[in-house]
Amino acid sequence: MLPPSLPRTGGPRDADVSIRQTDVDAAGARLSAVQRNYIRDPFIRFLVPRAHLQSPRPPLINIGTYVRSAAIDELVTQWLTLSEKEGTKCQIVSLGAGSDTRFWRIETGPHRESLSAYFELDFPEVTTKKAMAIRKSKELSAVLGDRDAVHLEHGGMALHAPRYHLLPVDLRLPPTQALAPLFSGSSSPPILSPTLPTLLLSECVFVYMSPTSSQALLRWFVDYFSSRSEAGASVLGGVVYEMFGLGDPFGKVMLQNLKSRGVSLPGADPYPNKESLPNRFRQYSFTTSQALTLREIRTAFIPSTEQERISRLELLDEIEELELVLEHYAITWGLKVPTETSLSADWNSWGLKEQTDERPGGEDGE
Ligand SMILES: C[S@@+](CC[C@H](N)C(=O)[O-])C[C@H]1O[C@@H](n2cnc3c(N)ncnc32)[C@H](O)[C@@H]1O
Repeated sequence: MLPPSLPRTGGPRDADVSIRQTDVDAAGARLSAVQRNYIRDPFIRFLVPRAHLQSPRPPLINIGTYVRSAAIDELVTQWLTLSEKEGTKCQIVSLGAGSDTRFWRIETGPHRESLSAYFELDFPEVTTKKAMAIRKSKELSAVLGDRDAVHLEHGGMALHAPRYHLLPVDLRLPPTQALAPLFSGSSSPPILSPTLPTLLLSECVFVYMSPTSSQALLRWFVDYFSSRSEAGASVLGGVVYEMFGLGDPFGKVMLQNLKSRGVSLPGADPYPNKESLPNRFRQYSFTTSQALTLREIRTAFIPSTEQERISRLELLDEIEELELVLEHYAITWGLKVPTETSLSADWNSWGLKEQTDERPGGEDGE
């Protein structure tokens, strides 16, 4: 039986097919960047049907995927490392996770022990498909741990493992109705601990929903953690990756192209320029909130050794076009440190740092 928070198919939400299809594009782009040696990800091929038949994407898309992955990997790795310094484990909640493989990369990487639990949320159609792919792949299943401890729920739409939870939900629904039962449900304690450092990831998701819906989501998470502060609520972080500044000619063409595919981007409206992006978190009194465009990240935040390696992978003629595209995508991060809490790690150091040395990095930071 469907939990009450899930939409029935056949209703008005069938217009969401195009939004769900964006996951196929995102996974295809990631696979392509792996095939062309931009990034390493041994797991993505198990989540893309007929992966061996997929053709690689153009260099411009591969470079964009690389820059975005390198930056978010870096933020996640720092989060895991800071939790270690704090002497605690942390949680990661990935909103609109689609076919993302980050959980598997963390679990097979050096910071595995820092992770208490990883949550992935998406439409039921997407989580069902992912749960089936996980069950079918011995490589993905092996990482989840003891097979007896892994179980499907809600007719195969949800999957639970000791440290991994795949949860079906329409994120536009009121969070008290949609999120509260997923995370707390009848289980005691709730599967989402209110007292561990928790990082929210939203990679190309909020942009597909109204600002009111994404604000309600963030507000719910802020309240979930701060209302328990006496019990030792901890640090809350957020990372949002998406398009912005779509009022210019480039943005108008992008909106028009997407419209022809049945996709609109209402979530971009409050963000006409880079300066407006940190408002995403500032409106909830996050201690820190910053944004960088992918263009800025590519030039100043990717180590030069990596920039050279990438430049040798494929011939790129359209450098101006690349820069135009990259300056319409940004990563925004925000940090909320509870007051009156003594912390041993320097959480305020969390963020992307300009590269002045030859530090290795860029690929799967986990
Ligand atoms: C562009 S894909 C990105 C997937 C993944 N975050 C990544 O970066 O590879 C957008 C994802 O957000 C999900 N999504 C968009 N709106 C949603 C909503 N209202 N509820 C649940 N999931 C949603 C889509 O189904 C899709 O999987």
